[in-house]
Amino acid sequence: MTLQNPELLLPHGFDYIKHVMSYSKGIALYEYLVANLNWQQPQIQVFGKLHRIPRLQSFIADNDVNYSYSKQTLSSEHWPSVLDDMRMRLQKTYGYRFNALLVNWYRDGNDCMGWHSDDEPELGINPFIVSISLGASRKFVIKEKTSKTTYNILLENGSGLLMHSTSQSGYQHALPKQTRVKGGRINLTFRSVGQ
Ligand SMILES: O=C(O)CCC(=O)C(=O)O
Ligand SMILES: [Fe+2]
Repeated sequence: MTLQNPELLLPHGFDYIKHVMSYSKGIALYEYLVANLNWQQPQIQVFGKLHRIPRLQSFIADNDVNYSYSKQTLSSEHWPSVLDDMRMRLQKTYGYRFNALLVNWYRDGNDCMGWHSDDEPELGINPFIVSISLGASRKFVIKEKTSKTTYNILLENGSGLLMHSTSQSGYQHALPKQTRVKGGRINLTFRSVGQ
């Protein structure tokens, strides 16, 4: 299936930007982050059993941020300069302050993220989240909570997805398994916690 013109298919609160950086910068940044971040694989409890999440994560934040992501607390890392520079550029562009960054590394198409909304109370009402994709293209699925209508979009290397207004209160999203995808992908979500 080819997914075309994702900009046209998204519900209110989701905006896709095909190029926030060049293709070659996206790939170079992917490689740099794979080699240089402190990757963790936290355990979560599902029906009373502990499981390692199906991807790796790194959580980067200002010193005063304390954000429990899905009830598991990741250790908090300092901002590498390349990501701090990106945060400054995004803050200028969108007029919004970000003090935390959750990084997910999907090593191949077997790694995934289940249905959720980023609606933790620390994020406030109608949070503004900027999501940057690096590496392999992956399908991202959005589901309206009441009608269950779903929207598929392809998140490509070097792209941005803005999530704002009712994108969390009215919808869930997921990154499904795509076992045929052999390449890795990193997703950066710039967030504002407790401000
Ligand atoms: O990998 C993605 O594109 C989604 C990540 C996500 O939903 C999250 O970090 O909350
Ligand atoms: Fe999310």
